[in-house]
Amino acid sequence: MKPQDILTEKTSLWIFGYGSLVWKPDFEFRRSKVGYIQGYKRRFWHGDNFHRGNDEMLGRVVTLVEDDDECTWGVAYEVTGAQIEESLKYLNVREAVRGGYITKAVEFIPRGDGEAPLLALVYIATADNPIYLGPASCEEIAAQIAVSHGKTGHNIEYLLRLADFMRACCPEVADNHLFSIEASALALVPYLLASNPALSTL
Ligand SMILES: N[C@@H](CCC(=O)N[C@@H](CS)C(=O)NCC(=O)O)C(=O)O
Repeated sequence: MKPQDILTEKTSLWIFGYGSLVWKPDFEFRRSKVGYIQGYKRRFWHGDNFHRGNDEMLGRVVTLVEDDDECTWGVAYEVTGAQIEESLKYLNVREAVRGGYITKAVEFIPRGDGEAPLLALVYIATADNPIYLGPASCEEIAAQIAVSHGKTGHNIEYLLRLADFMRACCPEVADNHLFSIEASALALVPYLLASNPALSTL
């Protein structure tokens, strides 16, 4: 018997997304829930030399940093049966091989009264990762995002889609780190367009 033979429709796995996975899971799932995990804060402290940057100009993408006083909102996706192997194979390439993320198990708390917490898999880039960038001011992070792009697109798209998700799906959450970076990056766009009109086609 192969491992995947035990994966019936009753077998289920939850995968928690808090960055590009909230707006672009790109794998099949049975259902999804908006909610949060406790003990972590989301920070644009991870480098990206593939999707939103390159080896000469690393992009900045999000990871999770342990902090007992914080929580991070996102989306948990339930995959069942054959979706489990398919999603993990896909995410291993997108997140681990190309993104430098490792996997951890966390407790996901769905939004909504009476919803039971769920054990979920999450992809985290830790400080020992070779392209981990660590802390910087929101202005510095915004400036790096404003000029970075990679094989999947411009880094500013990554930032704006995450901010749009939080406004649309978690309007009650004040993510100052995310929205300060967004405001700083948007303030730079006119200068970027003036110096490089081709950016207007983004
Ligand atoms: N692991 C986080 C972050 C995922 C993430 O943003 N990973 C990057 C890899 S560096 C990615 O998939 N980027 C795809 C894109 O930029 O469209 C999540 O759960 O959403």
